[in-house]
Amino acid sequence: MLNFITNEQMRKADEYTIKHLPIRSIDLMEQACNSFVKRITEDISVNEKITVCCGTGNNGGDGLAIARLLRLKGYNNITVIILNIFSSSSPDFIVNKKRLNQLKIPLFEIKKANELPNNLDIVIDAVLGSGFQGTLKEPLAEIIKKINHHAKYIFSVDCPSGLNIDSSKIKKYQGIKADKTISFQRPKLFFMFPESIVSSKSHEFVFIGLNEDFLQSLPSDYFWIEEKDIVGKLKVRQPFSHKGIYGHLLIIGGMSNTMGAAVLCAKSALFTGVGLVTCCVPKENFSTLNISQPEIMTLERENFNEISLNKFNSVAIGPGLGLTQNSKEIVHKILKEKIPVVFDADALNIISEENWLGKIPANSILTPHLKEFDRLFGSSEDWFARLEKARCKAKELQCIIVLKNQYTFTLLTD
Ligand SMILES: NC(=O)C1=CN([C@@H]2O[C@H](COP(=O)(O)OP(=O)(O)OC[C@H]3O[C@@H](n4cnc5c(N)ncnc54)[C@H](OP(=O)(O)O)[C@@H]3O)[C@@H](O)[C@H]2O)[C@@H](O)CC1
Ligand SMILES: [K+]
Repeated sequence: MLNFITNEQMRKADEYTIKHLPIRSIDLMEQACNSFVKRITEDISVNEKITVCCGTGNNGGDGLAIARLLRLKGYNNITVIILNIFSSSSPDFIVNKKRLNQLKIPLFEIKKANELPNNLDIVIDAVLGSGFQGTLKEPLAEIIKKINHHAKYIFSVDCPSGLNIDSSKIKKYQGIKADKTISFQRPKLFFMFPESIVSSKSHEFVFIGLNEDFLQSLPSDYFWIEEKDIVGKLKVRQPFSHKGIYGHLLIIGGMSNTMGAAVLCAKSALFTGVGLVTCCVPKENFSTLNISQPEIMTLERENFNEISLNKFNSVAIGPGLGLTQNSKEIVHKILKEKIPVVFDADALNIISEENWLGKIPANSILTPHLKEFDRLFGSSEDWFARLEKARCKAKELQCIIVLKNQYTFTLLTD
């Protein structure tokens, strides 16, 4: 698990690594740029026309080093454009400018948008990185607008220029609209939110050699879960074992017109390792389950009151359940049992409609999508606010909240 960190924390990690590895700042920049170049050379061939647009801070220094490293790898069609509009240049930018001058790469310095060429193909955006603060003013706003207009594909270095990555309040975004952002050492939390799509269509991150022990010691409320974090937690089937020792799940869901939701839920449970799955559905839908997944056992929803929940290891309620009076009575009965349950879909909608949030037993799992979440907890100004709300509500209700989206947020109770 990697902790998401802020720009400020990243700066500390940068300082710590320089001091304790030890490594010179210019060498760390070189390492970062090598990682960036290694990644983008998988996507672009040596003949492509590449324009590297640079500011004069460290992000701009990265751009100059990237241009040089690409050139050394045989990329011959590179042009560097330096935006000569900032009040100062960082020391590492100055060093990299000298290093670049030793290679025969066309380099232009511009001050206005009309000096920018129109025929931009692939652009490497190294104008502004994590040091950007405030808002974009002229002539920078106009230059960036022109880059967005003329580029065929934009790779942003570390973050799209002009994006305040730690503040998702981008009502009128004016910065670079990247096709892909490759950030350093960590994914950026902001890219987990749908709002980020205006600034970057896709994102990746590369390791640049910052001290991981220090980084992981930095406080964070959110963590990026990787495949390797999950794999070890899955229960492996042991030789001579049988379905009876891998848990029995009861799913309450499905109606004639929404049986697919119950089927998909049951299939997912079996796929992820549950030994026995019983679905409680209207009797007329038994054959749907039997045909689509014969392992699934069935119980009649009409006889729900006679079912003893004790014989199941876990209970999930909601997929395709519907909002009928009968569905409401079943949700109410489940809530009264005071056992932790997985609440999904219509079970959540019923809980919102009936104002039963306070009745949810501790340690339950709530799995809302965006709209179900907002129905439960009210609307939010943006995704960052929604995520913070989810984090607080998980603590308050002592329930795990799984907020589903392109990236799913799992909020724990502590
Ligand atoms: N993480 C790491 O360990 C490593 C990080 N590295 C890299 O360093 C980057 C951070 O570099 P950084 O701190 O020099 O800042 P950076 O993004 O270049 O911006 C500074 C420039 O922004 C300008 N500027 C600011 N606000 C503005 C505004 N509103 N409107 C206009 N201009 C504005 C400001 O202008 P000035 O105020 O001087 O006029 C200055 O010129 C980081 O993103 C990554 O790429 C790697 O090199 C190595 C390892
Ligand atoms: K950038």
